[in-house]
Amino acid sequence: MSTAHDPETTHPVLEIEGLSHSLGARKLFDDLSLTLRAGESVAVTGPSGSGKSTLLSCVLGLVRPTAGSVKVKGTDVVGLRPARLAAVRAQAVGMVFQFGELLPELSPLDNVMLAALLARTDHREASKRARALLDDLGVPEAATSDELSGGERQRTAVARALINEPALLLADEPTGALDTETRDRTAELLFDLPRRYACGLLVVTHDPGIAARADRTLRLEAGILNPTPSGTNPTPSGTNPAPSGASA
Ligand SMILES: Nc1ncnc2c1ncn2[C@@H]1O[C@H](COP(=O)(O)OP(=O)(O)OP(=O)(O)O)[C@@H](O)[C@H]1O
Repeated sequence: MSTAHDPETTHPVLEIEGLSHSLGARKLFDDLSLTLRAGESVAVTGPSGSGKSTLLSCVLGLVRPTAGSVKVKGTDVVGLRPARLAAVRAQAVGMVFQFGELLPELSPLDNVMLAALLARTDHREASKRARALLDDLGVPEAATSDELSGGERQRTAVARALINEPALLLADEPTGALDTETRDRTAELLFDLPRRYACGLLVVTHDPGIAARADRTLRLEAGILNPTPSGTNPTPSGTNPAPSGASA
């Protein structure tokens, strides 16, 4: 039976091939590969400083790797000119950060609409989509996003990331600033998104409980991305030996 992320039936939204990156003499990435398909979620764990956030920056085209390609919906973002890169990001990528990173003086609706307006969606359509998403994700109306709880703010950030209907959703420690109960509710929402919105989800997290909710978990350590065996929660000190250049 085919599933939402059956390789036979879904297309890759992210293809990382032969990614290497050095910081001075230190090899941060050593020939990494990763494919993520629409409808699929992947969590990346790993020790502090192993390069998880830098990996997301490579996907966003903010860091240019030493070698390799990073295709977002088929377009290699490595070395793309700034205007084209901005267009690919606006059309194909949504991003959720640890602290939501909303504009506190704007309402949740305006925060979400803004992302659509920046992607040149007309005002009426942006407003309609923002209201529908905020409704769908259970965010109450508020005059400013400052008035929202931590979980509501993070759900607003998720709505903002989804408003341009991205093929690829990136999340960097999306639950790191939340209390346990809100963390669990946010994680539930997050890992349901690939199915609900047919996007691929790549989550960077230190939290084994969050990572375990993903379809696949990978561990980035010493420049190498290793699969975490299914059914095993990643542990902060766990090791999964694999050859350099392992594909994930
Ligand atoms: N702009 C930069 N210039 C030089 N080195 C950097 C820069 N940004 C990050 N680094 C270094 O790159 C390495 C990887 O950093 P990164 O933030 O990607 O790790 P991480 O795995 O996300 O860490 P954490 O889990 O602590 O957030 C670190 O050693 C960091 O000091």
